[in-house]
Amino acid sequence: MTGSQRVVLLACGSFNPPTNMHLRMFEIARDFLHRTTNYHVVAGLMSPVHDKYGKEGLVNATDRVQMLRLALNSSAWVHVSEWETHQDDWTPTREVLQYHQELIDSMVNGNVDPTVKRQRVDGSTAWLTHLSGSTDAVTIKLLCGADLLESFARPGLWKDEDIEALVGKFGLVVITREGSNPYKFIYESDVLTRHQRNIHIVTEWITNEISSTKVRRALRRGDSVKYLVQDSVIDYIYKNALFDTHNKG
Ligand SMILES: Nc1ncnc2c1ncn2[C@@H]1O[C@H](COP(=O)(O)OP(=O)(O)OP(=O)(O)O)[C@@H](O)[C@H]1O
Ligand SMILES: NC(=O)c1ccc[n+]([C@@H]2O[C@H](COP(=O)(O)O)[C@@H](O)[C@H]2O)c1
Repeated sequence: MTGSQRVVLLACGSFNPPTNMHLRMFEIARDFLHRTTNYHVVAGLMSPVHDKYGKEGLVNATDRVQMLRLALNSSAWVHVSEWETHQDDWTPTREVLQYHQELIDSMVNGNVDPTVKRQRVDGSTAWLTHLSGSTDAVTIKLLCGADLLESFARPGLWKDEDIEALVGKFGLVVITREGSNPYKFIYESDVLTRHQRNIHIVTEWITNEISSTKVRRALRRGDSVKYLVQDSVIDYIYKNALFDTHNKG
């Protein structure tokens, strides 16, 4: 596409389990960016967090990756990136974006020599094929819900320099969420206001409060989660007795 800037959207999260809202975020973000900017979204990536993130009730990364793979069977353009889960420890989000940008730079943007190219490709980077067919540069942006943006204000959770890099160097695409006010949040932050041009707020008009927490709660109680989570993911959860479903189903 002439005159457009190619973009990959990357969402970080627990995906414990992946819900339909996690998948929908990509669809509404892409529609919004195509309608209001000259960005051309070429691929989406979901990067599940490392086991050592240690959030309560986090099932192991192998299961979370497997659930994401099943959930993403219905998407032609969003993929799982397992890189984060294969590291020795939890990786700050800025470094996750940095790694993927460098991978794209070496594979697509032609910035690195071919030996590095060969070493870095494996089966889990099949999403790079979406980036071929054009020499236009590709940049990564962080896709997140407004609660993640607002967590920037939680003391000790994010380094100032990481926030600066996320909004200054990469850019954010933020989906509104019930109970959040991203416009006000940006207004109250000097750094976010300075980089406001790089923060795209996508209003989810079809409001819903699907969250993994509520899905886990329903599963624990033996309540149905059909239509909140992909059927193949529900089957996987019951088959592997995840989220205390061992005596249900
Ligand atoms: N209903 C939603 N609306 C907008 N964004 C969402 C929604 N659910 C999840 N997200 C976003 O998806 C990303 C991954 O989030 P995460 O895996 O922590 O999901 P979650 O459902 O909020 O999880 P949990 O309930 O376990 O905290 C985050 O950026 C989060 O803001
Ligand atoms: N400092 C950081 O880079 C930082 C802090 C908190 C959460 N995160 C990321 O945000 C995502 C969502 O975390 P929560 O599920 O805790 O909301 C995870 O991928 C996590 O790695 C990053």
